[in-house]
Amino acid sequence: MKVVIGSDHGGYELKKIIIDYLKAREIEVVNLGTDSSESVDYPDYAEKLAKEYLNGGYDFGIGICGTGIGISIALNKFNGIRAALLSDAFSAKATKRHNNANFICFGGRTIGPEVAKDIIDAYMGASFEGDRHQRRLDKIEKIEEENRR
Ligand SMILES: O=C(CO)[C@H](O)[C@H](O)COP(=O)(O)O
Repeated sequence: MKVVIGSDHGGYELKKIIIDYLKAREIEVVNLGTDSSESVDYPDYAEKLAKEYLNGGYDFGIGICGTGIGISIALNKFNGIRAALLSDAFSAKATKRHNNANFICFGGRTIGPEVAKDIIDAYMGASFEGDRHQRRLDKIEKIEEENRR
């Protein structure tokens, strides 16, 4: 399994913990920064993450900022990215089963590391259910295609 991860300064501390957690589970992790608590702009990291993920070879991505809101908004601007901002395990399972989310996002200032680990486990343990959910994802793709600028 291979995961791409990135954050702004607000997500940096949580990101370090998540990277260690994933590596301990023998998951390959590619970290696109930021690598300090110095102030940076989350859209820059969302852009790096989305482009790297869309190049292929990753199972999913993780984006983190202070609240997780900005980085998820920015990730969702990219066609083909379905980023879910998560704060509970139920939603983590549901977003894999129903939305086939390919990015999960966290707020480094809003959730603790143990909750984030539970969320990652729940997401990774779930599978996309297809069927009516695929029909809905196809409609999202149609919206993307019809609104390309
Ligand atoms: O959560 C975020 C975006 O949704 C950012 O991490 C947050 O806005 C950064 O704030 P500051 O520059 O004051 O540290």
